[in-house]
Amino acid sequence: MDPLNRVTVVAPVNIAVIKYWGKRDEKLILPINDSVSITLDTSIMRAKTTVCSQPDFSENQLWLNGIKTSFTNPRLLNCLEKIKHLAADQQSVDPAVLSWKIHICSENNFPTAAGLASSAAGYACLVIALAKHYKIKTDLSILARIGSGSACRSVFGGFVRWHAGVESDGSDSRATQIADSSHWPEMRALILVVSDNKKHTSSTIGMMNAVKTSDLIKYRAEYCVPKRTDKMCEAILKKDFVKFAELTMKDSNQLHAICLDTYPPCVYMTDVSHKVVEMVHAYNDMCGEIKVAYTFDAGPNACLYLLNADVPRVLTLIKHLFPSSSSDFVTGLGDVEETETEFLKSFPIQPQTEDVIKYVIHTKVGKGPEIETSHLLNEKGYPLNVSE
Ligand SMILES: Nc1ncnc2c1ncn2[C@@H]1O[C@H](COP(=O)(O)OP(=O)(O)OP(=O)(O)O)[C@@H](O)[C@H]1O
Ligand SMILES: C[C@@](O)(CCOP(=O)(O)OP(=O)(O)O)CC(=O)O
Repeated sequence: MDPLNRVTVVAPVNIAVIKYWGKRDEKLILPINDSVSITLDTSIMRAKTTVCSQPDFSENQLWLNGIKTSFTNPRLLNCLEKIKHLAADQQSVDPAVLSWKIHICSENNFPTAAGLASSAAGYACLVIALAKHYKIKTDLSILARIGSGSACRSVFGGFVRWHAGVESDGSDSRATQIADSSHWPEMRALILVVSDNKKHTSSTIGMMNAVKTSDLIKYRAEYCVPKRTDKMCEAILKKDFVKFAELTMKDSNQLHAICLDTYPPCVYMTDVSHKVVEMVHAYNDMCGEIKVAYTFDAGPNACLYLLNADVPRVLTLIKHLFPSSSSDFVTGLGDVEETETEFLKSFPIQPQTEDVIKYVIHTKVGKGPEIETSHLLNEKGYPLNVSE
C-alpha cells in the first residue's frame, strides 16, 4: 500500500459517431440528445492523472501537462465538491481526509484543447482517480459528465451510448456500454491531424450558441437523433459496417450543418477537412461499397473509421493525396504499405500541397480506463516533471 495513498489512472479518448451537441442544463451538463461513441486504445492516446491528499499540504494544486495551472476551473471544483460530498454521505474515508488539500497532476500524450477529445479523457481520468482516492461507490459516468459531457463515455471501453435522460437532476443522464472492445476487433481509426492548435470556439460555447440560435438543432434532437441512435446501436451489434459508416458520416455532416445554422456561424471544418470528405466519398465510389467513414468534432481534424483490411490502401491514398515532409507521418499502430498502387492513377482527386495534414494517428478500439502503479507525483506529493 502506498503511504501517500496516491492513485493513478489512465483514461481514453472517445470519438462520437452520433454526436452530442447542445445542452438542456449548462451547470449539470445535460444534453438535448443521446450520443454514441467508440473508445480508443489508451496505449496510443490517453490522459494520465495522479491524485493524492495530505494533512500538511497547504493548498489544492493542479499541474496540467507539466505546468502549474490555477485550481479555479469551476468544472474541476464542481467534480471535487461532488465527490467529497458523496464520500461524506457514504462515510467512505475518515472525515479528516476530506479536510486535507489535494494535489492533482495530469498529462495528455496528445494535443490538449485541439478538438481531439482531451477534455473527455482528462475528466474521465480525473473523476475515476478521485473516486478511488475517496473510496466512493457511484456511477462514474455521471461524475465524469459533470466535468465535460463527452467524458461520461470515456468511462467505458468499446462502443458506448450516452443516454440523454429526462430527469432534471441528471440522475438518468449516464453512459452505458453497447459492446466491449473485443466485439468488433477489425475496427480501426485514422485521425488526420490538420491542426493541433487550440481551437477558436470551444465545444461548450459553440453548442451553447447553437441551442440559442439554430432552428435545425431542435429538429435534429427531436426527429433525427432518436432514430439514428437506435439504428447505430443495431449496426454496431450486427457489425454492419456499411450502415455504421453511412450513419456516422450523415451525423457528422448534420452537426456541421447546425454549426453553419448557428448565428453567427461557427465554422470548424476547413478546405482540407472538405478535401478529406471528398476523398472518402471518391474512394467509396471507386470500391462500389462504403469502406471508410469520416467524422469531424469541433475542429478541422478528421477521424476516419474503417476495417483493418482497408487500412493499407487508405493510408497509401492519404499519403498520395496529402504528401508530407515528415518521416513519422503515421504514428500509433504505424504505417502499413500497400503494394498495389494502380488505383492511384485513376483517382479523381489531385494531390494537395505538402504538409496540409500534419500527421496521422493510426489506432483501434480500446478497453477503457485503467489503474496504473507508476505515479506522476513523487513520495512527497509533488510532480516528477514540472516547470513552474
Ligand atoms: N488531462 C486533463 N486533466 C484535466 N483537465 C483536462 C485534461 N485535458 C484537458 N482538460 C480540460 O479540458 C479542456 C479542453 O477541452 P476542450 O473541449 O476545449 O478541448 P478538447 O476536449 O480537446 O476538444 P473536443 O471536446 O472538441 O474534442 C482543457 O482546457 C482543460 O480544462
Ligand atoms: C463535437 C463533440 O466532440 C462535442 C464534445 O463536447 P464536450 O464534451 O467537449 O463539451 P462540454 O460538455 O461543454 O465539455 C461531439 C461529441 O463528442 O459527441
